[in-house]
Amino acid sequence: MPDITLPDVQTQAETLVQALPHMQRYDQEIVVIKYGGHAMGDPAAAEDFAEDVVLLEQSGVKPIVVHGGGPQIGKMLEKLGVKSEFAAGLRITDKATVEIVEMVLAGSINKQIVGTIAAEGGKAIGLCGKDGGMVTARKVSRTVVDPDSNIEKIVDLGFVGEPETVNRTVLDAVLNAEITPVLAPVAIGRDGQTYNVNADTFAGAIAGAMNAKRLLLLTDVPGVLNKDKELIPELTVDQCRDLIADGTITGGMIPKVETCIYALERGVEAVVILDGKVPHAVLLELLTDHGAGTLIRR
Ligand SMILES: Nc1ncnc2c1ncn2[C@@H]1O[C@H](COP(=O)(O)OP(=O)(O)O)[C@@H](O)[C@H]1O
Ligand SMILES: CC(=O)N[C@@H](CCC(=O)OP(=O)(O)O)C(=O)O
Repeated sequence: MPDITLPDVQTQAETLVQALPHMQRYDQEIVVIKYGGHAMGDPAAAEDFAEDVVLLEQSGVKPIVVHGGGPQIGKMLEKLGVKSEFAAGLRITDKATVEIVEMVLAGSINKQIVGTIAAEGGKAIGLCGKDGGMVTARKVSRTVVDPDSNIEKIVDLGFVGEPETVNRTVLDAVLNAEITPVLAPVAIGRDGQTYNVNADTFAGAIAGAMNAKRLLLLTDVPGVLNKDKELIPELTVDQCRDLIADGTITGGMIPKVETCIYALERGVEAVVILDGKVPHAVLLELLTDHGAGTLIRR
């Protein structure tokens, strides 16, 4: 006899029933999940994430995974003795670096995620922005304030790009075949050059172009925190702008929140920034009443 008591079984049944309205809300809807390098953690966390993706697939939701891998790129660059610096949250990317970025993102991490989803019984396909002309990028530069002189200067970031065009053809075909796209944030420029794109920015462009119902940004903090380091459960776009202006939102959270604003302005209904280290963070957010993180709406 299995060691299950009746109350246990009833609790499980109630949990499943609670998920029903959420499943109906997201039925056949596209949800873009940005899986950040810091959120990837250990193999057990990766399995939890893959289980969530497979459960969404089975529930009729259409997930699109966009992954990062900043810490993993950093480790590989160090191993190979290539120095790396950031400006305005973006990695300054020279010729040698862009080759390593592509190898780590589109080669190693992308296929690992696809493999873990397959191991959990799901169907995923690993692609990057270059495949089927999905995402083209244009070169970006950033203005930063020099801490010594306090003077603004333009930094040439090398082969760092931002999405210029997103073509839905390949993604629509893959989703229609009930396969989950897993996307590495590498794209091609009109000049034929490979560009390194920040994974948050890439995910925002995909969510906007695909009219996603939700964009989830999984990171390593519970969400947007106030000055007392407490979680802010809900924000509007205007409130986000105020928090950037008054210095509450800084560092890597700035491109993240800017991505949220970009996606909302392109029709995404709501964006959530949440802690990807929490086991089954995606399922808890989408299919239970326990929404976690910071929900941002227009
Ligand atoms: N107001 C804020 N709320 C939460 N995190 C913030 C805030 N301001 C700055 N941060 C920083 O932003 C980081 C998340 O951005 P980042 O490190 O780029 O994440 P990821 O690697 O997941 O993309 C947090 O770990 C935190 O240090
Ligand atoms: C231009 C730029 O900075 N690209 C990022 C791409 C990976 C990324 O964004 O990964 P996370 O989401 O884990 O931070 C980088 O080279 O680290």
